[in-house]
Amino acid sequence: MDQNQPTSKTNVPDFSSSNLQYQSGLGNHFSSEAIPGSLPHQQNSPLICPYGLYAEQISGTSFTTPRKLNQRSWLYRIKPSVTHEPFKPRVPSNKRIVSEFNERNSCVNPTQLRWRPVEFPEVPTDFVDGIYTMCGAGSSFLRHGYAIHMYAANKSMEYCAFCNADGDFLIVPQEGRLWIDTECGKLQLSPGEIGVLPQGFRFSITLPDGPSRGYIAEVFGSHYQLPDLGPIGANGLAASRDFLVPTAWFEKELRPGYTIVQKFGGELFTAIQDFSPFNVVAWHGNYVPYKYDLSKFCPFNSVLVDHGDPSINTVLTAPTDKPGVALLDFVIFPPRWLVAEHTFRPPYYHRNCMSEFMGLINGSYEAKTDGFLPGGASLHSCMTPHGPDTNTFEATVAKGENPGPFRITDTMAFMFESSLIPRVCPWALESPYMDHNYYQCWIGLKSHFSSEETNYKSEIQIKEDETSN
Ligand SMILES: O=C(O)Cc1cc(O)ccc1O
Ligand SMILES: [Fe+2]
Repeated sequence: MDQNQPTSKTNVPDFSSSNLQYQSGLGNHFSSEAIPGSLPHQQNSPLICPYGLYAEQISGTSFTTPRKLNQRSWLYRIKPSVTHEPFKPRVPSNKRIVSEFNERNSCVNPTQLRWRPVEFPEVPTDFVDGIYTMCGAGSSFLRHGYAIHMYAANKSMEYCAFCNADGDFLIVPQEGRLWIDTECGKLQLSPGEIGVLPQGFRFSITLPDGPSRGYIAEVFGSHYQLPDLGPIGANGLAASRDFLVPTAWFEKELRPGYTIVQKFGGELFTAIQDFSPFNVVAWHGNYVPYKYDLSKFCPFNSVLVDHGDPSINTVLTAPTDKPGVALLDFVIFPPRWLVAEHTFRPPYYHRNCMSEFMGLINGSYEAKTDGFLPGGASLHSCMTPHGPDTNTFEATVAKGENPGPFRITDTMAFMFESSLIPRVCPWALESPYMDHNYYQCWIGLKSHFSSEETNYKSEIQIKEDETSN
């Protein structure tokens, strides 16, 4: 079980996977040491570090970023990261990863798109090879944009760590746990939790359950943070203390032939070294990997009339420089009570200047009775109309004006929402999992218009009116 630890606690390394300790908080300055006394306390870069460790800084923002946004950590390691052979293009590469979206590698498509869940690979495939980009915008080189990936894998990474030089990964596992070794320590992610692996951190993923599948929102040139709460006040939605950060853990053994796979401009490079990159004995700072259990989210909702905008369910946001305009919002649709009176309670029909990529972790989604399945995905781009399917509309209206409080249970859908318009990768458009009949889910929406009677009445209401007259 996760145990929240005070941020300054010293931890004796615990190598068993089932008894991990975490520190709690988001945006804190953390510190952790796997051997008591291994963290320098008076300064960051002593001439000789305790235990003969090397000091190394990892910067997630420019040195001169304003203090409240500045992110960096100091790692005290057995050998510095630089101790490796030159990077070489990885063979085989993963040609389905994109980090710069243009007319040569991706398409524009305003159609409502939906994909069925993919099957797990038949050949051994680790997390790195299992990633495939669905869509995205902008460029990792220009430090502005995002990529939405999905992954399907069945094999643990062995003697191999991944390092994403392009952006931050927000990973949403849908099936199968991910045990992630990071330079700050171990993180265990289960479906229902999310993990953030910031740009530049090395990590290696073990799949304790075998086949694993999920979603990734990668942001270039921005970092995830908690949304402002505005009039909600000081509490609600995702709480800082529910974010969990690893505690220091290290491997000191020689590991000849250890491979670092570096994603740089969407291309993969490898470098060989003779030790594990997880050789950090102590560290401190505010640039860290972390995880969050979505069941801890404290949702707010409409308590009288109308359906609130989904921004009310924002877990994390990666901002642009424009106030209130997200590079990428991570929004969830968790179990909650619906109580609004004489209100169409499912999501309204709409067109949005923001683009919406959706996934489903478990259960079903309130706007779709079928076709949107756990592990599947949909994309409604800028100004593409969408909303509840015909069955949802008819079933909702049939319930009448005030169906009473209703609890949506056993579900977790989510949305990656961006102000940048995505281009879609060719393999996503040509995928055998593409639902070419998606549009059909709305085709059955009938006109209920009558110039005499302005209010639509369900069959049930019509019968009730007839009996009362
Ligand atoms: O399109 C969707 O299903 C996502 C969504 C949900 C909601 O409750 C309101 C608006 C919205 O875009
Ligand atoms: Fe929407």
